[in-house]
Formats: sequence, C-alpha cells, structure tokens
Amino acid sequence: MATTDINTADTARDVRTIDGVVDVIATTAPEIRTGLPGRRVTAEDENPSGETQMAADVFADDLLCERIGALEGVGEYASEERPESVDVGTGRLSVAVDPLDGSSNLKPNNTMGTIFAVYEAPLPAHGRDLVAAGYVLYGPVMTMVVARNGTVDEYVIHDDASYELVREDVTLPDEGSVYGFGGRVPDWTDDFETFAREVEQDASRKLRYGGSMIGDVNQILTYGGIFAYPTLESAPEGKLRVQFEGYPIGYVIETAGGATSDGAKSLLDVDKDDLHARTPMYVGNTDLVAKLEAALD
Ligand SMILES: O=P(O)(O)OC[C@H]1O[C@](O)(COP(=O)(O)O)[C@@H](O)[C@@H]1O
Ligand SMILES: [Mg+2]
Ligand SMILES: [Mg+2]
Repeated sequence: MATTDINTADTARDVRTIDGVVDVIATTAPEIRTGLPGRRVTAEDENPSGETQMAADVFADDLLCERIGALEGVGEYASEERPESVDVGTGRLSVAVDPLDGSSNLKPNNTMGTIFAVYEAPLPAHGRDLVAAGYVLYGPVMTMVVARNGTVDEYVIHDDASYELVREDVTLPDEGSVYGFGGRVPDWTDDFETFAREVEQDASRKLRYGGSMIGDVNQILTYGGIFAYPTLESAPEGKLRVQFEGYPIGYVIETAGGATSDGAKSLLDVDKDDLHARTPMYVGNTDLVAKLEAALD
C-alpha cells in the first residue's frame, strides 16, 4: 500500500527547475481559465486514449508545452493530449501534464483542474522517479496544490497571475468524512461493490462526487475519506492514466500522509511502460485504503 519513500530533488539545479515548472503552472492558470468560455466545444481530434478532445484541452496543452518546454532543466514534455512526448531541451527532468482534468465538466460548468508531474527520468517514467507533483483547481477560487521537498502546500492564484501561499504542510484529516467512487455502478466488480456499500453504511461519511477526478481528490485532501476510480468489469485497468493522473496524485496524497493504491500496491509502485497506460486508482486515509485492499484481495 502506501509507503513513505517519497523521492525529492537533490540538486539545486533541479530545485530551480521545479520552481520554474510550478511558476509556469500558476501563471498560466488564469489564461487557461480565461480561455475556457469560447472553448466548450469538441475539437476535431481524439486524444491518444480514444476520447473526444475539447478545444480547451488542446488550448491548455499548447500553452503549457510551449512554456514548460522553454524552461532550462526540462528535457521532455508529455501530455494526455499528444501521442508521443516532445523533446524540448537537454535538461534531465521530464514534465507530464493533464492540461485539463475533468474536461467533460466544462459543458455543465463544474470544477476542473490541471495536473502536473515532474520526473527525474525520461518518459514514460516510474512513480518513484517523481520529484514534485501538483494541480490547479479551477473552482470558485483558483487554487494550486504542490507537493515538493516532502511537504504539500496550497496557494491561491489571482486573476493577475500572482499567487500566494495560504496553507503550509497540508495533511489529510485523521477522520475521513467523504467518499466518491467513479464508473457505472453495474460495471463495478462484486468485491468493490461490497466495499463501497460498507463505506456508505458509516454514518460519519457523506458522498461527494463531481466527476472530475481532481475536484474529487481535492475533497479527500480537504475532508479526508476515500476516492476511487476502480477496476471496472468492462475496463480492468480503470480509466485514469498512470503518468498524468495516477502517479502525480499518488505523490501528492502520500506526501500529505494519505495512502494510495491500484488495488494491491501504492500507485507510486505501479509498473507500466506505456506513456498512456491506465490504472485503477484508490486514494485516501490509510485505514480506508487498507480496508479496500483487503476487500479486493
Ligand atoms: O464520467 P466518467 O467517464 O466516469 O469519467 C470521469 C473521470 O474521467 C476524467 O474526466 C478523466 O480525465 P480527463 O478529463 O483528463 O480525460 C476524470 O477527471 C474523472 O474522474
Ligand atoms: Mg484527467
Ligand atoms: Mg485531461
């Protein structure tokens, strides 16, 4: 399950590069958000996972590729929206991005986010190669959560692209009070359904599910509990992608003292060498993730 072996940058140069990536993510967020109103339509292409792209997905990806690619210290950029990673320089760090997570929430105007992962290895990299990860949430307030140097911090991003630290050393509350499970219920496995029904029976927990993974995970970081996008009967690997979603969220949640799993082991220990590989995701408080693993065993 979760382990405490969180890798961090060990050279001053890598620390500067990570700071540069965080700065690009934060300062680009207002532009991505401002660009959304005219881009709530589908783009012409599908992404490498076979999903319809929104114009906003492509817009955010292009902006981030250009800006992250220009940073000294970054050698490769990849995103959910392009088939191959792009060589952007000679730096030893690679950056993988989900430019808009939850973009199907764009039409009904619900929360979405931008997720980033910084790896100290060529792409596709391994979860243990991560040296920083985080996300922006385009909610009523624009916030950014960053895991680096062994801690998780939260920032508020203003419309003028300035940003301020509002919470240091964020950890999951001990008593988890929310849960959210994705996928169609009839498509859940029997073991997962049994676990889900048990979680629901506990009167101290409420359902919080919005259909944007990053919004749903941020509920867990805020209130504690458990989020899952599980193995489905029709999709044994679930829906979410290892490099762009599973690893970075694993890194954030485990750095914040929570646990993550693919059903059997930490998300950071998933071994998949395809850039667009998928994984089931279970993240939350350690006791709940342990129960989940026992239920699926
Ligand atoms: O509505 P579905 O198909 O269950 O999918 C919901 C999941 O798909 C996602 O939107 C996938 O991410 P993208 O929007 O980046 O493709 C997650 O944010 C969310 O948890
Ligand atoms: Mg996504
Ligand atoms: Mg996406």
